[in-house]
Amino acid sequence: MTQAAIYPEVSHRAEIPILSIRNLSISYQAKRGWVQAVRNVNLDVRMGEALALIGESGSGKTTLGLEIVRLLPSNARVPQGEILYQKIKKNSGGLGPTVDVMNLGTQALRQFRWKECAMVFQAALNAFNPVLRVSDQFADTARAHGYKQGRELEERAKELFHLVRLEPERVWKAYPHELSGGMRQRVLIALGLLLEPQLLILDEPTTALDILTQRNIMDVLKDLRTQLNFSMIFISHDLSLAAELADRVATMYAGRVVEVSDVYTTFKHPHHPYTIGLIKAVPTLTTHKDNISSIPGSPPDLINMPAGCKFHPRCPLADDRCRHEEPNLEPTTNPDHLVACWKWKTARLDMTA
Ligand SMILES: Nc1ncnc2c1ncn2[C@@H]1O[C@H](COP(=O)(O)OP(=O)(O)OP(=O)(O)O)[C@@H](O)[C@H]1O
Repeated sequence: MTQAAIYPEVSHRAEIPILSIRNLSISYQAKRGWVQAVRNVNLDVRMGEALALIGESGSGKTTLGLEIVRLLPSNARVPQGEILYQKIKKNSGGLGPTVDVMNLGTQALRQFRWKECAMVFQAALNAFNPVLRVSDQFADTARAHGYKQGRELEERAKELFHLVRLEPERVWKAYPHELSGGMRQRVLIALGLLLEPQLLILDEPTTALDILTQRNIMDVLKDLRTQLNFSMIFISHDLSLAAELADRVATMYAGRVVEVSDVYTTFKHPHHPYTIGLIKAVPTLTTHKDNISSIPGSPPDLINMPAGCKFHPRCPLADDRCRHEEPNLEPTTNPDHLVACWKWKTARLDMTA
């Protein structure tokens, strides 16, 4: 069955979270101390939506994605949090049980990865074994998860190649080095979708690709979403790509989610000075160079963070309260627009004045 048929019994599915991250914190042990990569994150991914995670390098986006599929390196520690995943019955489309991904044992985790949730990383060449043909890589993944083999597998893979705009016959028999970077990235996206996951996490899927190839991948992703109807977490520091693909956007800064809203609000009416700064830093074909401004300073040292709001040393609106008390993520006048800033009511006005 294709994913277009998933969830038929669930009405208002757009409002049901498929993934609820609660109070999640993650640190890495480093020589100098503990790097607080993710701090007390609360975030939902709703059924069928594309959620973009944006923020500068080092803000914790990849770490969050890795923990969702429980692939953190061994020096990581997760002192607190829950990742609640809503299962959907693939045959009926009805709601199944909710599981905490953090409590899954080895066997259940193996079922969860790929079948429920798959992650596609950047640097597609490293993801392949150079001596295996694409067909063998698909067979390995299928075998490891008890998925169909032989002719059936080949048919499913070729169907996916067609969807990601690859020539099925050529790619099925190819070695990774015979494919361009953009083709390899599309093969990985197809592989990610092989076991019909409900949630696909894409970590900077177009980084390191030229602009035309990037365009191509974005078009493929948009097509796939309309055809297969899975949920997506799209990790990117490229705001224009996030704007194009996402239904909702979460801005991360120093390990925390500092703003979440629908994509229109994020780009037209952002309330966090950091989100505003990110947006003002994006050049467009029509912006005059005098209107582009970068955010002064750099992100904090995650081993030794400042007190209060972690953005305060770079924030033009910071006052004494910001320097001492860290704000929580709270609803604005729109309950779907959450911001962690003491100044959110005036931020937009002050920043654009
Ligand atoms: N294995 C690791 N050991 C120690 N520190 C790490 C490790 N992986 C990531 N970090 C640190 O954790 C913080 C968050 O990194 P992460 O890669 O999650 O951020 P990001 O927002 O995805 O950045 P990027 O866009 O550069 O990938 C950074 O300070 C990073 O240096």
